[in-house]
Amino acid sequence: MSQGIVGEFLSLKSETDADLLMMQCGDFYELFADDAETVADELDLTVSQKSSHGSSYPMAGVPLSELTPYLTALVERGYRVAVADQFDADDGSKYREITRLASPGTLVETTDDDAQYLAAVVEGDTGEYGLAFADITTGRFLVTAVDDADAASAELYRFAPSELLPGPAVRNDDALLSRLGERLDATHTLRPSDEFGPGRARHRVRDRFGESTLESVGLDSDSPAVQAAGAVLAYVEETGLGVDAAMSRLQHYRPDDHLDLDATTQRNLELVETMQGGSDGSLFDTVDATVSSPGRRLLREWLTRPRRDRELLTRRHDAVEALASAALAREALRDCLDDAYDLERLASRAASGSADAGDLRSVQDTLGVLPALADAIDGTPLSNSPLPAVLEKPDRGAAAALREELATALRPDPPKTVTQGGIFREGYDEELDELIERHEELEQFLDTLADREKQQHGLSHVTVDRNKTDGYYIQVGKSVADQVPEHYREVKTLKNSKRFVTEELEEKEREIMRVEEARGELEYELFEDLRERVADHAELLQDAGRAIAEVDALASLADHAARNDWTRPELTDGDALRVEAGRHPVVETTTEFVPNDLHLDRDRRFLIVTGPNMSGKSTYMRQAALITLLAQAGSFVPARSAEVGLVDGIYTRVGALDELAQGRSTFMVEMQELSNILHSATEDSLVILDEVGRGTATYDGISIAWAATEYLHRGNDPRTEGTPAGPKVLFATHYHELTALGDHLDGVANVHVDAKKQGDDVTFLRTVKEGAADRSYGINVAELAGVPSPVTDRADEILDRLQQDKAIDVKSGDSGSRQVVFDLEQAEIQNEAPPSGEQAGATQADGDDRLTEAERDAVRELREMDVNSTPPIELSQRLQELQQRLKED
Ligand SMILES: Nc1ncnc2c1ncn2[C@@H]1O[C@H](COP(=O)(O)OP(=O)(O)OP(=O)(O)O)[C@@H](O)[C@H]1O
Repeated sequence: MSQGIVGEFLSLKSETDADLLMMQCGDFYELFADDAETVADELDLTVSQKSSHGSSYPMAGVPLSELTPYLTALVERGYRVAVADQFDADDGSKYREITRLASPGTLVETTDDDAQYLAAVVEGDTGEYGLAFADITTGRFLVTAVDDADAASAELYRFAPSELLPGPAVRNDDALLSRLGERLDATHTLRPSDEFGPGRARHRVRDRFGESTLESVGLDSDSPAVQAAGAVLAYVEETGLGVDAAMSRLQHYRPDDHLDLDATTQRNLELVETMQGGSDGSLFDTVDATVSSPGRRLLREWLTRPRRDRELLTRRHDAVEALASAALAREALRDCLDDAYDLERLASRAASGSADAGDLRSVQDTLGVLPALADAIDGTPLSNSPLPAVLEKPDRGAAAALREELATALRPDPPKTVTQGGIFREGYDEELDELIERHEELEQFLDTLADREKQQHGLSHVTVDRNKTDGYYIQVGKSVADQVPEHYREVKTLKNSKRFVTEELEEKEREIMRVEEARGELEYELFEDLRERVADHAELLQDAGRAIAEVDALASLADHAARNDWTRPELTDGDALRVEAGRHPVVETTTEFVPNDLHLDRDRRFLIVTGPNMSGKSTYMRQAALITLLAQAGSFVPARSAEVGLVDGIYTRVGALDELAQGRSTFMVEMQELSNILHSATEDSLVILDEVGRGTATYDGISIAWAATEYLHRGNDPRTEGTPAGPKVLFATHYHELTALGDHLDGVANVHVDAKKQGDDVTFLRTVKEGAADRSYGINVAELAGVPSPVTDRADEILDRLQQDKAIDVKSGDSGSRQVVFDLEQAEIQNEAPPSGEQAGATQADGDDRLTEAERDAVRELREMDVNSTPPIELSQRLQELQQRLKED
C-alpha cells in the first residue's frame, strides 16, 4: 500500500507541469520526495520518512482542513501547486486525480487586498503586442493591443501581474524577458503555443462571452489582444477552480484612453513604490485615505492609469469638490463604507464554490450599503454632485431583490461550515423546517429520557449520552446496575457504571441519524442553490462593488484634499501648465515646504532648471509631473491654483542610482531612457529630464544634453511637420553651458532654484526664480556632506584655475540661431556649422594649422582627458604639466 501511494504520487507528479503536488491520503494532503523537502523548508513542516520498496522517501503533510492556508502560503511564495483529491473506485478501493492547480495568478483565497493579475502577452504577426489581464479574485478581465515591446512592458508594469503567460515569440525575446524580469515580480508560466493561436483563441473567447463579443467591445478579431485573452481563458479554465464563471465580461481598453506613463516614469515618480522599494512614502501611500479594500484598489488604479478624457475627469473633480466641501456628509458616507465587504471578490468566491454562508451574509450586508449611501447623500449638497449617478450604475432593483432573498434565507450569524446546519432561517424551506422540527422533537425525547427512566424504574444515577463507538446509551451507576428492567440490554461495563441500550432507544437513534443526515444534505443542497444564485449575479455584484469602490476612492481624494489644502485644477485642452504656489504632494507632508510657481506654455515650453546641488531642482520638476498626473487621475492638486492642459504622456529620466546597484551601466540605461523619450514624446507630452548626460565624460555629456535639447525643442511630431513643436520639458542640469540656449531658442527659458552664499555657508532658499543660476556650489555641498577640508579647499583651487583657464566655456551664437555650438579651443562663435550628432563642436581644432604642434597635442590631450573619472589632484597635475609644456613651446 505504502509503495502504491508513493508510486501514485510520482506518477501524478509526472503528469503535471506544476512545481509541487499535494495529494489527498485520507485525512491529510501529503507530499513526497523532493516536494516534501521543498515544502518543509518553505513552511517549516516536519519531514518524516516513508519507506517503500526498500527505499525511503521524505514525506510531509497537512490536515485536510489546513489545505487552504498552506496552499495560499506556497502560492504566495511563487509556486504553482497541483492538488489531487481522493475518490472511491467502484471496487471500494481509493484512487486520486488532480482536480485543480493553484498558481500566483489564479489564487482565489488570497490574503492580499491588492489586485492580483494573471497576464498574457503575445506578439502578433504584425509586430503589435496583445495583452490580457485577468484578476480572478474579482472577475475583471481586460484586454488591449499596443504598438511595440516598450508599450507592452509599460502596460505590464502598470498592472504588476503576479503571473505572466508569455506567448511563443515573447518566450524567445530575451531582451523583453530580461526587462520584465527586472521590473516585475511575476512567475512566468509557459503554456502550449497552440493556446495562443489566433483561431483557437478567437473561438474560445466567443465561446465564453458570446458570438458578437469582439465586435461589441470594438476588438478586431485578428488583434493579438484576442490571442492573449484566449490563452488566459484556457489557463484559468484548466486550473479547475470554476472561477472563470465570475469572468462574465470582457473589457477592451485602448491605451490611448490613458496617459502614457512608461515603466521608468512610474518608478521615477514613485507612484506606488519608492525608488528604495516599499510603499511607504509613495504617492499612493500618501494620498490613500480609503476605508475599503476595493476602494483602495480603485484609487491605486486611478493613480497608475491616469486618463485623458476631460469629461470623465471633470466628473471626478466635481465629485471631489462636492465631497471636499461637505465634511459632515463625507464622514457619513465613509461610515457607511466601513460596513462594505469586497463584493467583487465575494462574487468570485461564490462562482468558484468557495464562499461559505458567512460570505453570502457579507454579500447581503454589502448590498445594503448601496441604499445606505444613497440615503446619506439625500438632502445634502452631495445630491447635486455626480455621486447619485455613480450609485445608479448598478441595477439597484436587482440588488435589492438579491439582498432580500439572502435576508429571508440566512440566519444573522451563520456558521463557517456548510454541513452542520444553522444556516437557514425558519420559514425559508418547508421540508427543512419539518426536518428541524422532527430533529428537535427527537432531541427533546433523548434529553428527557434519563428523567423518565429514573421515574419509571426507580433508578438513581442515570444519564443518557452518545459517543462514536457506542452510539446512544443509558448509563447507570454500578450500585444500581442490578436494578435495571429486563428490556435493558447491556453493551459495556465501565469501572463505576454500566451502559445499556433499549429497542426504543435504538429506534430513536436510527431515526435521529436519518433526520440529521437528511437535514445536513438538504441544508447543503439549499446552500449550494443559494450560492449559485449569488454567482449568477456576479455581474451585478461587480457593478455594485465598483460603485462602492468609486465612492470610497472619491471620498478618499476629497479627504486628502480637504486636510492638505489642495485645490481643484482647471483642465484645458491647451498647452499651458500654470501653477501658482505649487507643492510636492509627498515632500509637503514631511517638510516645511516652500511653494513655487510654474509657468509653461507653447511659447515657453522648455525650462532649463539650474541651481546648486540639493537646492530642490528635482523636487520642483517632479512636483510639476505629479500635479499633472494627479489632475488627470481626477484628484485635486497641491497648489493655490493650477491650470493643467491635458497631456498625452509623462516621460521622465532621472538619476539612475538604483540601476547601478543592479550592475547595469548607468550611462547605457540613461541613454536607453533618453532614446525612448526622444522617440515617444509628442507636442502634447510632458518631459522631465534630470541631469541628462551626467553619466559620461563632461564634454560628451554636454554635447548629448545640448543636442537632445535642440531635438526636443524642435519636436518630432509628424503632425506638425515644419513648425517647431516639441513637448513641454523641464530639464535640470549642472552644465551651466546649456543655459546659453535660453537666449537662442524660442520657447526655451531659464529658471533657477535660489541659494544664498555667505562666506563659506550656503543657505537653500528653495524659491524658483527666472534666469540661470550664477554658479553651482557643488563644493559647498561636498563640505556639507562632510568631505574633509583638505579636499574641498583643494577643489576650490582647482575650480578657480579651471575657470580662469576657461577650460569649459560656452560661446553662444547670434540670437535666434539654433546652430549654437561650444568651442573649447578657440573661444570663437560657430554659427554656420550645425551640431553634428553627439560630438557637436568638439572636433574643430584638430586640423587647424594656426596652432603649433605642441598646442595641437595639448588640445588633443585635453579632449581625451576624462574629467569625471580622473581624481582632482591628478587632474590639476596634468593641467600644470600642460601649461608648463605650452610655456616652453
Ligand atoms: N520647495 C521646497 N521646500 C522645502 N524643501 C524642499 C523644497 N524643494 C526641495 N526640498 C528639499 O530639498 C532637498 C533636495 O531637493 P532635490 O533633491 O530636489 O535637490 P536637487 O537640486 O535636485 O539636488 P541635486 O542637484 O543634488 O540632485 C530634498 O530633501 C527636498 O525634500
